[in-house]
Amino acid sequence: MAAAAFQQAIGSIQSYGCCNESGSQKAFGNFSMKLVSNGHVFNVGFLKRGTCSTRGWKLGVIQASTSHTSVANPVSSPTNSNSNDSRKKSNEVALILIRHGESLWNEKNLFTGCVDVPLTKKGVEEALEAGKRISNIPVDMIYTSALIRAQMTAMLAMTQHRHKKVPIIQHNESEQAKAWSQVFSEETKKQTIPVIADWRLNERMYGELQGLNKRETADKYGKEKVHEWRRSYDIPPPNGESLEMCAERAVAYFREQIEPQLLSGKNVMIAAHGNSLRSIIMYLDKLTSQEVISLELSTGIPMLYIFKEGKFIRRGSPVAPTEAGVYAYTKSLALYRQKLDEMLH
Ligand SMILES: O=C(O)[C@@H](CO)OP(=O)(O)O
Repeated sequence: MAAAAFQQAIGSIQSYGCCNESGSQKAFGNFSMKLVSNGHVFNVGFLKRGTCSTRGWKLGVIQASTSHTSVANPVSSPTNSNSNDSRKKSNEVALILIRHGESLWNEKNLFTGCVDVPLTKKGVEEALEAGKRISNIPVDMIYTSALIRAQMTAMLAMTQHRHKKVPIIQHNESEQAKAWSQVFSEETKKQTIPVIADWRLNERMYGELQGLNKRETADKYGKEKVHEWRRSYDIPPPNGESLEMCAERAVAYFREQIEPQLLSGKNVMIAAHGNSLRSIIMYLDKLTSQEVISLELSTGIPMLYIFKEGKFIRRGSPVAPTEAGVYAYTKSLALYRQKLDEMLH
């Protein structure tokens, strides 16, 4: 593909993020991403000013039928009576995916899996930075895993959102928990964002590797064996989940619980984990089990998809609010941002 056409096609997209602790993806400047073209996966690097190198590109799409509400009206959430009007104006919704910020065990280079470890100070900063990047993107519903590092990331990111709605964790684990966490003002409810935490978005269960040091494990069992445990599609680590097993529950959850929300017009953010998100991206971008092997996600980098006319269109990682970026791509997002400006000034 000619450089100019490529630039035009991708503009400011910066995804799937930069090099993470595995070191298996090369980072160029601030961002790098994997692109898939004709069954091939390419590393694409982005220097700070957007210079790039690549050989091919494909937007990920899936088939579905849909009706949507607008991303353009910042005061119109799907719970708001204006949602039918806005549905007429625009039929796109936003889907944001964020891998949690750095955890204390990412920092120590330990296999973490389903062990519930909080963020480091750097992880907190990454979550706040992610929040700045998505501060002009509408969010009506938030899904997180059951693990604190994903929940901290979602909550910290939302402190930066310009709409200033309050994210509230839904406690549906028992009738009593549900009753005791009710909100009795419709007006207040409109200013909240439901947060649904579910174990099916958890990191893949790493079995007997949980708590072990990644480098020491590679020294003991050999680099190749450990790479196979970490990145093969269908080979599980001892007594743990393979990516395929993780995908079975994470993608099923996405399809059963999250897709219907997108179809009904809600803008959704998902804060989850390296492997649960890799499996969801595999589904959204229709990656093969071979292609997903080399997909790496960085901590704290948000990725934006637009769901429009039954298709998921990957837009990349939104840039900071002061810079030109993803807004150039969709009129509805630009309009949403403009309305936020008007509302807040
Ligand atoms: O330890 C883990 O739980 C995961 C993510 O940090 O590691 P990996 O990179 O091997 O998937």
